[in-house]
Amino acid sequence: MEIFKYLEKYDYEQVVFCQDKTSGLKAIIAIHDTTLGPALGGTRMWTYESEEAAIEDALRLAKGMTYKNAAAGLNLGGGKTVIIGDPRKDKNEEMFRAFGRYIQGLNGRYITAEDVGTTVADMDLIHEETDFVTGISPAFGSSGNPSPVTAYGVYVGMKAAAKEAFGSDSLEGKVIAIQGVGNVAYTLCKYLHEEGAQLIVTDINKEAVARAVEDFGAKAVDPNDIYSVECDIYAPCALGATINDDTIPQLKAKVIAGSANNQLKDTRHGDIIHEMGIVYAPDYVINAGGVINVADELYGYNHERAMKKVELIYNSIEKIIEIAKRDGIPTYVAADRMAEERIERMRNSRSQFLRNGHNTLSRRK
Ligand SMILES: NC(=O)C1=CN([C@@H]2O[C@H](COP(=O)(O)OP(=O)(O)OC[C@H]3O[C@@H](n4cnc5c(N)ncnc54)[C@H](O)[C@@H]3O)[C@@H](O)[C@H]2O)C=CC1
Ligand SMILES: CC(C)CC(=O)C(=O)O
Repeated sequence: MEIFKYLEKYDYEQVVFCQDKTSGLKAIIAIHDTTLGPALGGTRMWTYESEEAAIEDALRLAKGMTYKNAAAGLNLGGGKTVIIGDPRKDKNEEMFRAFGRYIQGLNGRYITAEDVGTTVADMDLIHEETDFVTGISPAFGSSGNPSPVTAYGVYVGMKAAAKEAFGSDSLEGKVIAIQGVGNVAYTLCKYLHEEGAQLIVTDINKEAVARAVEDFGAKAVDPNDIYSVECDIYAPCALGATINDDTIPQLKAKVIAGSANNQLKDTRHGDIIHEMGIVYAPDYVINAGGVINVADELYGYNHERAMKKVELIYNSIEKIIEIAKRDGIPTYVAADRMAEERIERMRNSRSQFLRNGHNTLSRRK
């Protein structure tokens, strides 16, 4: 990858490589755009095939956060971190504290939270070194684990998409194929099961599958079979790029609605599913519940207030589907336009000089 060419093409602001030999920390903090405010996005810990794959993931995820935060109406920009390593084997206290010091060094340009492979306990370690971290233990007045709230947002967003595809937002009796039953999808399964949906699940982690089968009567399938199962809704809740040339021809679902980030391998895959008449709930709109929840900490966390905002994901999905139908465009394009227009409006409205947050004349003493 020619990194500066890539940064220029998608207008990234900053990429920070963090290395700490003692703890084994190898992290990439990508800050995409801070027009709306400090970049907020989680930290993912994953075993990447190559350093290039890790950089690419950090960059793609950071850009996704710019769009997610803008579309959710948050005054936050987009950033994300990936830590290279196996979250089951390679974590240690020093690693997250070293990482916390790197975040502190950015002086508030980047605020972190959980993502795949990281936990509230990891965030608490980061918090030993910096205040620029959310999703820490509720004992600190924080919002805790964002995953259950993300799940609630996905649930309401899925209902809005189902209304378009099936004429009703009830999920009772609907067959829903869920890929990855980790932190978010476990709670999502709970909501869906309570509403009377039939669940088909898969995961590379056998224990996660067993739990969903036991707790929700889900049917389990092999990871490669999840795309082709007979179902009404496909919910990608593992990693990204699962909507691609190989999987699209296998899909039977009329709706795609799940928590995974960057579900479309490429934008053209969004065009293909649109032409097939599949209702696609854009990933960064439907999965914004977690970031809406942690962002509420910046105002002094209030769970009820956060949940009310998350509930509005239903309306956002409805609105995006309406715009897409009105303008004859795929839903991912409608969502991108909504996010880009807000960033542009705010960029233009900030043309006035402003010092220390107060629009007053300052005089030298
Ligand atoms: N946790 C949160 O609040 C948010 C999460 N997301 C996204 O939602 C997705 C899930 O997040 P979490 O539940 O937090 O992560 P998680 O790590 O708890 O769950 C992901 C699950 O997917 C499984 N998995 C990985 N590759 C798989 C494959 N090829 N086939 C089947 N299963 C596979 C893993 O074994 C794991 O159980 C991720 O893409 C994440 O970025 C997005 C917004 C917020
Ligand atoms: C997990 C969230 C709190 C933030 C994030 O990184 C995301 O929404 O993907």
